[in-house]
Amino acid sequence: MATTQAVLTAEGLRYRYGETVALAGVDLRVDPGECVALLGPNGAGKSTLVALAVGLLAPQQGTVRILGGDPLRATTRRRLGVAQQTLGFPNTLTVGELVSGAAVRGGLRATAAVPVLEELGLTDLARRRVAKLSGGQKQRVQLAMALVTEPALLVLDEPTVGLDTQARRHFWEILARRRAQGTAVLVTTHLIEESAAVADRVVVLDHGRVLADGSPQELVSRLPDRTVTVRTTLDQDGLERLPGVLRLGREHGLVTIQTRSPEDLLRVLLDRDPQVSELRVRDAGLEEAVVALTDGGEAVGPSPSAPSRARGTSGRTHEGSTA
Ligand SMILES: Nc1ncnc2c1ncn2[C@@H]1O[C@H](COP(=O)(O)OP(=O)(O)OP(=O)(O)O)[C@@H](O)[C@H]1O
Repeated sequence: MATTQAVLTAEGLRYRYGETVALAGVDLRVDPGECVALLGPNGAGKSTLVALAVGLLAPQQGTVRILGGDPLRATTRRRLGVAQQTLGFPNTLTVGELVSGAAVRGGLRATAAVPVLEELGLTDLARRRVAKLSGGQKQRVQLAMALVTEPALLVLDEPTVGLDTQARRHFWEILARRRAQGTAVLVTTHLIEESAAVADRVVVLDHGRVLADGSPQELVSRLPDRTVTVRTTLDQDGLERLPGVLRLGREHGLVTIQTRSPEDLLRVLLDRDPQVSELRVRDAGLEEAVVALTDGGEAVGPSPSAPSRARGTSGRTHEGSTA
């Protein structure tokens, strides 16, 4: 039954391109109605994992299954809806032709396109050739093509890039409706905070390994870091000498400091720079948690195979409490 069976399972997936190891033993499970965000830096292995899941590549080791079926088989791929930026459109076709064509390829009538075009606000554009669409409109056509067959799993690659705020919100609303009906979603994105808002689970990949697999809240709460934002006259050297600095950054003319012990750091900072202003301390967000992980950080979440490495900046390890 689709309601009890995992929609996607990957076990011990390994893949290399010649000498380059893209996946070094990945396990993943996505259940019906779940939205899983696949995060990680460039070259982490996200696209390779997705290509294996949708049957564009064959595993060299390990298995991947969609509802128990092999994605290399066309019958299994019918259960998938895929929207990838790299998929091109035949520019001579109209929006309506593309979406109804996707319906027919999925074994449905062409008219199945009608409600999906309506849902995505594409009805008025149905007769327009794709070549004449904006980037955001093309994104919506991709999504319509992926949704029209009512797939068990939607695989979306950077789906909201190029969408304005309203279209973005609308997009997540549409997905929420589909998820409530049991559609699972696997989404790759670099928009970490956006994924924190919509995903049930976040899977962080780096160097072909799963470094973390858990809810956004879990990942953030296991990172005891705080972010101190401040305007200060201290130079880089002075900042680095503050106690408990894990990471330094700059945004909008302010300095951001990652630390596990903001009180200790602030005592010294206020002493060394009486002109400190615009001071703010906040919990780390998902973005910081992911950066900490993929920056040589520690394993977070229920991933037994995840390596536990010393965290640090510039190869330094840091003291600090393990709050
Ligand atoms: N066709 C290919 N030939 C050789 N190496 C490849 C090929 N495709 C990917 N790789 C390598 O495999 C590794 C994983 O790449 P992959 O595209 O899966 O990462 P990614 O997480 O999707 O990255 P990005 O965020 O940049 O899209 C990288 O080191 C990449 O250079």
